[in-house]
Amino acid sequence: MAVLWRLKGVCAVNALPQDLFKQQAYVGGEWTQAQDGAVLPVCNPADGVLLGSVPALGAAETAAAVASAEAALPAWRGLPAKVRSRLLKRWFDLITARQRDLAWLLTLEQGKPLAEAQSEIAYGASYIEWFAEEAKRVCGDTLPAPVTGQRVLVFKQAVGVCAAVTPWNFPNAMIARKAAPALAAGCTFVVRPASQTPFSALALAELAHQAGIPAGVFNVVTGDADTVGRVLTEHPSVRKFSFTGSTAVGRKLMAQCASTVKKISLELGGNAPFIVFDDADLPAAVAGAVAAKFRNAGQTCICANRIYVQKNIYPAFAEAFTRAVSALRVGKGTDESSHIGPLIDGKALRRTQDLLADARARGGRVLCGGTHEGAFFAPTVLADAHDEMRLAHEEIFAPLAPLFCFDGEAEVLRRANATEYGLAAYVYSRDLARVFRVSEALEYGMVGVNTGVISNEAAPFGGIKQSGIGREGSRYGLDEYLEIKYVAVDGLSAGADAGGACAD
Ligand SMILES: NC(=O)C1=CN([C@@H]2O[C@H](COP(=O)(O)OP(=O)(O)OC[C@H]3O[C@@H](n4cnc5c(N)ncnc54)[C@H](OP(=O)(O)O)[C@@H]3O)[C@@H](O)[C@H]2O)C=CC1
Ligand SMILES: O=C(O)[C@H](O)CS(=O)(=O)O
Repeated sequence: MAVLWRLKGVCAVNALPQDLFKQQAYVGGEWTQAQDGAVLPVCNPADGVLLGSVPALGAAETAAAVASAEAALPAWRGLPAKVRSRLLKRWFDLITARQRDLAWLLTLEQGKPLAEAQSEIAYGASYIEWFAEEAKRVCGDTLPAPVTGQRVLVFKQAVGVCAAVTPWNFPNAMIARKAAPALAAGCTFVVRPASQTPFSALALAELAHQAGIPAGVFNVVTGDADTVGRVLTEHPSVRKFSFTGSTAVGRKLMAQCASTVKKISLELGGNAPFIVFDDADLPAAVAGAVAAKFRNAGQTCICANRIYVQKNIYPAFAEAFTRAVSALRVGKGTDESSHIGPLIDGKALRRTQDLLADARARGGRVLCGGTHEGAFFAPTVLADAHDEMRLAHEEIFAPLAPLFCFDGEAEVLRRANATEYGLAAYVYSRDLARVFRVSEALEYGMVGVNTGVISNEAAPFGGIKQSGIGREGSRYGLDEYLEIKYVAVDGLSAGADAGGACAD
């Protein structure tokens, strides 16, 4: 049976250059199996076909990966920043050169349309390029000492061994967004990718290897989430832990990190309000809502989760938005004409169906979609949504767009902020004073004004409240992987005792 599995897997990915399709973990610069030979299957979410498998590493093997990162740390952080920068730039160049192959692999394991997968590869690579440049700009400080003859020096140094657990929805970019600043700062890195999408991470490891990034600096471990996760969150040598995923799991991992007081970054769930005022450019708002809602089939934490439309433009918006959504084509990601791929698994499909059923039972009206074929959920617009529905409070993570109606600014702000999440929000208005009032009043880490696309490497990506801690990308993203060291120097006054210096 296992042989058959592998045969089918090879058939499904035989279009790939085999140097990028890796079915082993990457630890200490070596490709490795689990000691007991255990493997985890990986399937294509579009049709359930087995693509291949990856090792199910255990706790001891995960600890060995941490040990590899620890052994590589002194030499890596001791390199001149310019050398680390060059190695990251070479990694960026190799990823960019293999963008199509990496996108094909990503689409096979995650399902998103090839065009989106290619964008994700470029998006992930943009973080590596950005932090290749930032590596050379880690600067300290000299501060005025309060006492004569003293100096206050501030050094910024690499945190040390870093670990990460990443999600299935951006299997390339979420790793690049963490590994790039870590390596730029002089840290070494161990990542556990989602069990459903490990191949993109392993392909990144292959290209890191080809770029000449030394053994032990970048490691990819695969295996049971809890087993591997416990080592990465509780191992005393890991000084920094970064996670992207659900708030529920983020809380658990944050608690596990407490035992060794790790520095943590968490990028968690969202419940983004998308607010359209009656003075907005309506066609632009419709296009922005489509972009913010249906990217990755709605499976991103910054997707528009609640679309609030001011009362007097609600019918016109609903009509135009439904027309645009109805034009979205659903299909396999490998079909270049597809706009919407499959949901990641059956659990996600059932959850989406439950959210829609609840909304319809509470008076919601389906304007288009509402059906599914296998894992493919049709892009759906639901009118007459209201705050008592489950989908007003839960992260939908599917191509389901509920339209809420509102009267005035104060009301919509109160409703938009009535959530434990605080990741992204969007507002469409051409009234400059209103744009500033609303942006400043929204309790979110990121606000898109007259745009539905806010992700880029130059921006500090992250949330507040229960959407996370810390920022990724931008110059702020590097600080997550640096420690500040204060050095007090005394005895510098002219003629001060030189501390035992020999007389002339
Ligand atoms: N903020 C974001 O970007 C994301 C938010 N989500 C939200 O989370 C919901 C559930 O999606 P899901 O993929 O299940 O998200 P999870 O948070 O469950 O998974 C994210 C990552 O965490 C891992 N993980 C899960 N449990 C543990 C654990 N106990 N210890 C260590 N690692 C663990 C997963 O591994 P494994 O794959 O093996 O389960 C995966 O790699 C989505 O519907 C969405 O609402 C999901 C993904 C991204
Ligand atoms: O745009 C992004 O970076 C994605 O939204 C990332 S995630 O937060 O959804 O994983």
